[in-house]
Amino acid sequence: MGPLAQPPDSTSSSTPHHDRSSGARLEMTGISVSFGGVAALSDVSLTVEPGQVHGLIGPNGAGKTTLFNVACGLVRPDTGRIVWRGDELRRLRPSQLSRLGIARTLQGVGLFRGLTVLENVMVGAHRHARAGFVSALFAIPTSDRDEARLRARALAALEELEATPYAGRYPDSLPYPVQKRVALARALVSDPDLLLLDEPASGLSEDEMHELGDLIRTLSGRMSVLLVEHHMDLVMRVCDRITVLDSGQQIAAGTPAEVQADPAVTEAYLGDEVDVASDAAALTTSTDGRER
Ligand SMILES: Nc1ncnc2c1ncn2[C@@H]1O[C@H](COP(=O)(O)OP(=O)(O)OP(=O)(O)O)[C@@H](O)[C@H]1O
Repeated sequence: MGPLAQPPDSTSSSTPHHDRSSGARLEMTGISVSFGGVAALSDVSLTVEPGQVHGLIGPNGAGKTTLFNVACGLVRPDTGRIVWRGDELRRLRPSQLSRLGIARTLQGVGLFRGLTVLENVMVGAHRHARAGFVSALFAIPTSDRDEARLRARALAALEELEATPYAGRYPDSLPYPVQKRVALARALVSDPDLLLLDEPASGLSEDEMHELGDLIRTLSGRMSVLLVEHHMDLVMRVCDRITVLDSGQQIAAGTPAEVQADPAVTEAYLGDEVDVASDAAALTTSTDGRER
């Protein structure tokens, strides 16, 4: 467990902290989304169970990002229910995520170019602080004590991601994999109960991907994770359960072994000629590479 595993300081919390024993379960049921009459998702359901890593896979255009964006509040579904910790979220908005105990990283790294690495991570901590730096950004009251706490949290997040040496640097001066680590630190600093990851392994080397897999497994000890990812080896290694989409429909769901054994999944990947031939190969060859 990393340095952020301690319970947050209640005196610095801007909202009541959720009781984790109640279960950080995200249920999305009967989700349909269409863009200009074209169905991106049709009646898709997915539940991320507390403390589990749930993978979301499928060929290009399957609807993964759309469903991820529904979970983030970036896309409002035409139909369906989203239930978080037993409460239905009728109008989920991205700005509510932090207060709900949900954090995300998007496909790009999305760091602020004009802020240092440390400042970027501090921005992610506003669920737990009223500090000066964040208050300047979000117009909330301030205190030096909170500022110090916020800085400490951000440094701990950077340490967990082994990015402390870059704290004073600006994002553009850093290699892409480091920027991705900083973006993940920014998501973790709010001490989320649910972490939404959209293609976190893109642009990473094999070694970096392996380390990311280890980190995701470690994180699942203290939060639920929804993982959208093209790298099949990583998905099969770290996920407890996987949902497979194709053309906006759910075609399979289950454990990695169940999904790999499902002919509909292989068929869906083989039908996609563009760049997932290797994914299809991984589906048929990599069956027991999971490490815990
Ligand atoms: N904003 C949008 N406007 C119109 N169509 C969209 C929009 N976003 C997605 N789509 C369409 O919805 C479908 C699902 O797209 P989505 O990006 O969710 O798939 P994906 O599984 O994430 O694909 P990829 O792996 O290529 O990123 C595709 O047909 C896509 O063209």
